[in-house]
Amino acid sequence: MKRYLILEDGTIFNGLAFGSNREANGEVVFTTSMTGYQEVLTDPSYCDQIITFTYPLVGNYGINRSDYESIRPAASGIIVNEHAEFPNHHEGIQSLSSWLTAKDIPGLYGIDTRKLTRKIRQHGTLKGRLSNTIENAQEIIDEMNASPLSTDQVSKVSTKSPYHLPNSGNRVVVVDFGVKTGMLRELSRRLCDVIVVPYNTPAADIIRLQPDGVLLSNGPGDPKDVPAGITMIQELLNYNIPILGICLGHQLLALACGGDTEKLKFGHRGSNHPVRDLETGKIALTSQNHGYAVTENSLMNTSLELTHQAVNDGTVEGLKHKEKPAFSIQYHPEASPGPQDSNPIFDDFMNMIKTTKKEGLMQNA
Ligand SMILES: NC(=O)CC[C@H](N)C(=O)O
Repeated sequence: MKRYLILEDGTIFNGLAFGSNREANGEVVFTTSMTGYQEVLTDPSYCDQIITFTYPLVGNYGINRSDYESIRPAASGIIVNEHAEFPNHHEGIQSLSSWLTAKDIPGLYGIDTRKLTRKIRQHGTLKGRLSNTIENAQEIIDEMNASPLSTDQVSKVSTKSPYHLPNSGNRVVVVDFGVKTGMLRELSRRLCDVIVVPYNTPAADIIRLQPDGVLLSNGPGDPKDVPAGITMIQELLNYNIPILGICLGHQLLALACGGDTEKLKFGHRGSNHPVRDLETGKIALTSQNHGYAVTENSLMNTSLELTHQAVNDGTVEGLKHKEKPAFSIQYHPEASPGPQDSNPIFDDFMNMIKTTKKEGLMQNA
């Protein structure tokens, strides 16, 4: 069956359909990750986005039981050059195509993904529609141009009620802005007693859980669409509770401290983004997925210090609070998918909790 990608600027890509027959709208983005398509597709941060894979063949090892980052994939659609209809891997339980059908996610294949990626790089990300017909293309284009990108994705992907992953170690409250399972796995591996709470939980309710630390998770959309998270963080900062912000959590920490964020032209999405640790000079290869970033100049009048920077374009990639036990990174230390170089960030968080506890810095709630 034929399928088309219609872009807001009037460009139409002709390809073929796989996965769901549904039509879908979304922000068309690209990832350069060569593997890890199951983790990418199930990462809630891709909510309302149509993901183009620049790697030419996707789906070789199928879909398995262990690579889920969330149960319900939030991505709008997927675009590949070629997908493997007959995958082969001992853990694989179905093909990418049959999984997409089951999850009701439409796919487009057989287009020149290099051409599409070049367009996104030149223009910036574009609104697009995966459509099964081009009969009404002009109508679709006009409609896309008239409507803004969707907002408020966090409320769609965040848990509706708190849940507990009991363990014997530090109690960490995870604020779920669209959390990837990988982060919960890394905390559990370090024996943390994890309580996951909805994105709009008031700070007082978090304090009542007596956390040793708070993790602000990744999540979709524009950080400025989550004012409830910003106020919550401002209140949490009064308590000297160790805070680690990751990706959206990092952007929200910056906003809470008076910094600003901006939309990047086409974002950073992939598994090989080099980041420099400004203290040690060391460079780590990191997994990334962000379309927004903290504006470096905006840090001047805040109590935040720049700690990490993207090697490719100088984007802010890490921050540290000058007075409070709080730090944050724009990239993904849990990887999934990607290199494990920055996994020790979770150990840094554990050490910050240990020091804060030892020095008795934490205020009683
Ligand atoms: N992975 C994330 O948390 C992404 C953060 C934010 N939605 C962005 O695109 O920049």
